[in-house]
Amino acid sequence: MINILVTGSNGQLGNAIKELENEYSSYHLIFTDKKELDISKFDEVQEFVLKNKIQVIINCAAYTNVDKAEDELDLANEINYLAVENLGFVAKKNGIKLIHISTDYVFDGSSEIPYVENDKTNPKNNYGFTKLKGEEALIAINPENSIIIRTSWLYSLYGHNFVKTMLKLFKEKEVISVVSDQIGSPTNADDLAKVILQIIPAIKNKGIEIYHFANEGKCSWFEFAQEILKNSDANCKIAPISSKEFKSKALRPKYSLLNTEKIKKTFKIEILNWKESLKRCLIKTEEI
Ligand SMILES: NC(=O)C1=CN([C@@H]2O[C@H](COP(=O)(O)OP(=O)(O)OC[C@H]3O[C@@H](n4cnc5c(N)ncnc54)[C@H](OP(=O)(O)O)[C@@H]3O)[C@@H](O)[C@H]2O)C=CC1
Ligand SMILES: Cc1cn([C@H]2C[C@H](O)[C@@H](COP(=O)(O)OP(=O)(O)O[C@H]3O[C@@H](C)C(=O)[C@@H](O)[C@H]3O)O2)c(=O)[nH]c1=O
Repeated sequence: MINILVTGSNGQLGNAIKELENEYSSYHLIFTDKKELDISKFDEVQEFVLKNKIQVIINCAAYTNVDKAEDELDLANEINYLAVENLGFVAKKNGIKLIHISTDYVFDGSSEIPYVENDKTNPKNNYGFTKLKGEEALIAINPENSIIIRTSWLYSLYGHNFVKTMLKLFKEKEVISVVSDQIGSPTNADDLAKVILQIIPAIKNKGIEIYHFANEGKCSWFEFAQEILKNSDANCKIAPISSKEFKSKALRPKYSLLNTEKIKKTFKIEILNWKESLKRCLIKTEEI
């Protein structure tokens, strides 16, 4: 049995991992959210991992409200940076394999080709800035057998995400406007959860490594919204607009496609196209 701690488990990714629990009989998954284990409390995390003989930590805990982070930098920093640093120290001290999740928003979007892992980072908003600080802290601590997986545009049936927002707006409005000049790749949290659980035994590196994971293909948020609409029975109209026309607190990268070759080659995995994976998620909505 491998004892695996999943932090922030009431969020999208944590719930997607919960759904797969029964497929991994050799894993003893222990799910905690802030109430059970606040990752910003070093002593509590240290005590928890010793008591439960934790061998792997999957850190799904994060501050993910991109616009709010513009006004709540301290809080975002505490969760996305200082608490992640804590986890890094705990992992290093106890020889624990740490799997940490980061974001495409660490990039500024000025590239025209998919970002590789060692491309220059330059976040455009506080959320991306705090996530980058978390990455940098882990790289400095350098716990063995640990990885950072950057992903993008995560969605699921749980928590807050673009797919759920669109399905809600389709019901409430006749016309909605969605930005068409930001390009990326939507990622189904189920696919990321599957890959994380699948690769755990194969993670063997001297220090920490960064990997990119997103569903295959690319689109704008507008095209993403169109595809969600196509797979629903709503009649809403979607109008393309520019980022300048959409008023929001935080700036977002214009281009944040992630090159996923490294994770595919290292762990010999295949990744579904985003349209196919979106269909699978939306079919689940109908089953509920
Ligand atoms: N959502 C997205 O589009 C993307 C997400 N990511 C990254 O993927 C990871 C998973 O994201 P996602 O599942 O969407 O995140 P969610 O926001 O859905 O879930 C995060 C969870 O962490 C909990 N949490 C917050 N603070 C703490 C704390 N101090 N201790 C323990 N738990 C805490 C939250 O609780 P509460 O809600 O009560 O605060 C929430 O349940 C994150 O690292 C995120 O940055 C990367 C790219 C895209
Ligand atoms: C709701 C809405 C959003 N938009 C735009 C705003 C923004 O540019 C884009 C996406 O908006 P959202 O606020 O849903 O997504 P956002 O919070 O920016 O999503 C990000 O979350 C963090 C956690 C990540 O790590 C990123 O990878 C990314 O998924 O769509 C519209 O154009 N029309 C709309 O009606």
